[in-house]
Amino acid sequence: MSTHESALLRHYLLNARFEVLPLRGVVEQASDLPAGSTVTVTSSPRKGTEATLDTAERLAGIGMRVVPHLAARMIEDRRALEALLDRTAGLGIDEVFVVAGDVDKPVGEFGDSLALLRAMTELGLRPARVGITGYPERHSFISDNATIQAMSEKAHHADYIVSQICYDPTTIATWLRSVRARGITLPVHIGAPGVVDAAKLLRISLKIGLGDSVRYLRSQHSVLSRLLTRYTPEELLTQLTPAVLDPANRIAGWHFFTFNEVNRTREWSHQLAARVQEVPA
Ligand SMILES: NC(=O)C1=CN([C@@H]2O[C@H](COP(=O)(O)OP(=O)(O)OC[C@H]3O[C@@H](n4cnc5c(N)ncnc54)[C@H](O)[C@@H]3O)[C@@H](O)[C@H]2O)C=CC1
Ligand SMILES: Nc1nc(=O)c2c([nH]1)NC[C@@H]1CN(c3ccc(C(=O)N[C@@H](CCC(=O)O)C(=O)O)cc3)CN21
Repeated sequence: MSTHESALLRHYLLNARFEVLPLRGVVEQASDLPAGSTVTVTSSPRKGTEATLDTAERLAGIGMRVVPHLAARMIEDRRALEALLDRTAGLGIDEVFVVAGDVDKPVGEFGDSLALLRAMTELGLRPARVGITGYPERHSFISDNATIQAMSEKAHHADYIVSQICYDPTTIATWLRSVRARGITLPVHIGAPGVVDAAKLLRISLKIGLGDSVRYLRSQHSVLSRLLTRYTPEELLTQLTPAVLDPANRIAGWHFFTFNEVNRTREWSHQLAARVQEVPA
């Protein structure tokens, strides 16, 4: 590995995005992150968009660069969207991540991410930076055709992609190549779980309908599963190194789904960065 490559890997580890849920204790968890770290806040179908923005406000208050998730299907109409974007801008937040939203039926006029993206632009309230989803594996109930079609339409309105959790590095690397082959040039933040309680991660993975790679995770850890209490993404990251370093893939960095285990994830990623430094060129 060249000096430049190891410097890039360290940069990605030290500048990763940390995704959190709008739950109690999250601000304390995030308080040890370096000032200016990017923290993204999910949209909870149970708590609503206001909970996301309340958490975003508190995280901005401790110096984080905050990215709220806006879930299209949970937002009633343009007026509600306008109010949300006004509040975001008022907090000094200039970036949002747009998702469809895990609700069976849209509450109002926005059925998917594309509809919300278009409305933001039409209202003249589009934040400076906007992120969208990407699916290395098939979504549990949305077809590959639909997510691929959606990506090419949404790409015109977006600045970057964050990939959904996938435990198989080969699947992620293949997906990156196919995204580029389709002519999509947006930078990709590769989504990976943080250092998270393994049982919790498995439960969540099944709940959000992840694909075949969950089996990969299970088989890989089957022997050790009774001993292991924490998942760490180290093996996944290591195996992804060639794909991450391939300029054709236009990787922007890591996005860690922390499920609010921010401290452990930060400690681990900073330690890993220090170890990358030790590898001679
Ligand atoms: N990949 C990720 O990191 C994240 C994924 N999600 C969830 O993934 C799902 C898809 O979100 P996006 O990728 O933003 O999709 P999208 O809004 O870009 O839609 C992709 C395609 O799926 C259809 N679709 C969207 N939601 C649907 C639903 N609930 N039922 C049936 N068809 C639906 C759309 O009409 C479109 O054809 C949502 O449930 C979203 O909340 C949420 C947060 C993060
Ligand atoms: N379909 C989907 N929806 C998402 O919200 C989502 C993804 N995929 N993939 C990437 C991450 C993972 N996210 C998740 C996953 C699970 C919970 C969850 O289980 N939430 C619980 C509360 C958690 C708790 O109490 O600890 C809930 O009931 O809402 C939340 C966000 C957000 N993102």
